[in-house]
Amino acid sequence: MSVAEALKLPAAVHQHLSDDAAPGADALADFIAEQLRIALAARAKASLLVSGGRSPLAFFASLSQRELDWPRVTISLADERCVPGDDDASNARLVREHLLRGRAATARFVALYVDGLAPEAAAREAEARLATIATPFDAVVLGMGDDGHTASLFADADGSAAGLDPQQSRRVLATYPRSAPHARLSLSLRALLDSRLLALAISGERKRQVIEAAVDAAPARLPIAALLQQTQVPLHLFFNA
Ligand SMILES: O=C1O[C@H](COP(=O)(O)O)[C@@H](O)[C@H](O)[C@H]1O
Repeated sequence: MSVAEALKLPAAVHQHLSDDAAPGADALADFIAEQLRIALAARAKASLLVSGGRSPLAFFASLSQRELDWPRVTISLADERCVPGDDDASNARLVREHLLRGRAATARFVALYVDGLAPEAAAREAEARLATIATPFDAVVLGMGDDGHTASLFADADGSAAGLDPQQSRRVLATYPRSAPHARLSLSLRALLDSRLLALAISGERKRQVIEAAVDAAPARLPIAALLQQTQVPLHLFFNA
């Protein structure tokens, strides 16, 4: 099998390349499972934050079958839509249906959004919920939209500038994208970087172009740039051509 060509990214970004979605998802699941095992060997508990969207589904399915001491693992979200937990757009629903099953069914899950709360109140509640998870988080797995957003930090969203501010003291903010549905809850950049490692899982030519363009772009224009340009946390890119 040929292997996808490396992306033009800073040398500090660890690239894991695949020509196919299935092996790419398994490679990411192998990697995250190993990080969680290392964390559990060192500490009583381990934590994993994940995102929504369509991209993580195969990864969730693969990770859910891994042998791990799942009751000692806490899973939460890097972002959420302000919708009821049974809504099709809910990231909590996505995680419950695709990750918290099989062997991973016994993991602890901390949802961010409480049904019925307005976004600002929901962000404060999510922050309190997140405070029940020790930091640094052991692993944070993010995606990226075609517009360069990550978590729910969108270039065109009110709330994103505050979320991208490296000095931001709030760990969860409400964001209001104009180009995508639903008010959102998003971890701030500073909260995302309060982690032992970041994994970014993307696929396809369009996303390759966007992430390469972000290398020297302003995060206000392409929020993913904030992850590429930071040097605080190891960043692992999982890319399927
Ligand atoms: O809206 C979102 O989309 C991105 C990417 O989604 P995908 O469907 O292209 O995989 C995701 O990373 C983000 O967390 C989510 O809120």
